[in-house]
Amino acid sequence: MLELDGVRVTRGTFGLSADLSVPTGARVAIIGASGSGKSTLLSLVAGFLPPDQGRVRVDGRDITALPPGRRPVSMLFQDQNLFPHLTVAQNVGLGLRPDLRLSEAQRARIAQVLDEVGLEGLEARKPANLSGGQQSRVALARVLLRARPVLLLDEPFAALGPALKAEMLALLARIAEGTGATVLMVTHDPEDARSFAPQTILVDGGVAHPPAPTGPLLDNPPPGLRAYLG
Ligand SMILES: Nc1ncnc2c1ncn2[C@@H]1O[C@H](COP(=O)(O)OP(=O)(O)OP(=O)(O)O)[C@@H](O)[C@H]1O
Repeated sequence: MLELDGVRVTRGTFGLSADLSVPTGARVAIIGASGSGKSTLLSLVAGFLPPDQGRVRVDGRDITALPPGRRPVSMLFQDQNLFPHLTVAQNVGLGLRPDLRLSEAQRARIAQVLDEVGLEGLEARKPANLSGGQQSRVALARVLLRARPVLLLDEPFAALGPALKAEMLALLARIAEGTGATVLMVTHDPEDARSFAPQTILVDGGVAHPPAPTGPLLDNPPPGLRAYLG
């Protein structure tokens, strides 16, 4: 269970509060207007932003004071955080050891994970020589390898076309199922939320609301969300 217990954070004149919990293994979309605080919510969980008050817990463990690198959390951004000077295998290997001093067993595991995401034979390529979809697969391979309990995604596939995006969401769902990870995904596309996430957190009016069933929320949105969805 991921818990945000009486959390409150301010950024300049903006304030966000969150009092909610997400069951282990759930897939949850985060939806809300631009500037409503979706990325802020992820930053609170990832540890990039300390709350002014409240606690963040994962499976009962208080992680509020832990720095990002020591949290049981992986985060995937839209730019996929790939390093251009490193190969595909090295970019994935960073998920295991930031200094890339990898054992034979770790190298074998990387090859296996690259296979699982459909990147076999591309281990030595640099990101610039990959398609957008292949770059997304590299980022997902790293996440798969790290197998952290909580996975945060900030509009991860926004730059991809609809077919490719659907494929990546299916791959992500498969990875999440395999690792048992709890997934929180910010998206601007209600269809992504419908297809990927049974539950959705609405961020509106300075509040991150508890997860609610995605279909009914989008079918009958409250006024703020209705205006945003158009
Ligand atoms: N470093 C900062 N300093 C001050 N205010 C900030 C900072 N970063 C973000 N904000 C403000 O916090 C609010 C929430 O921003 P946030 O990025 O979480 O929104 P968002 O819902 O993710 O938006 P978008 O959909 O446009 O990415 C915004 O009003 C923004 O102006």
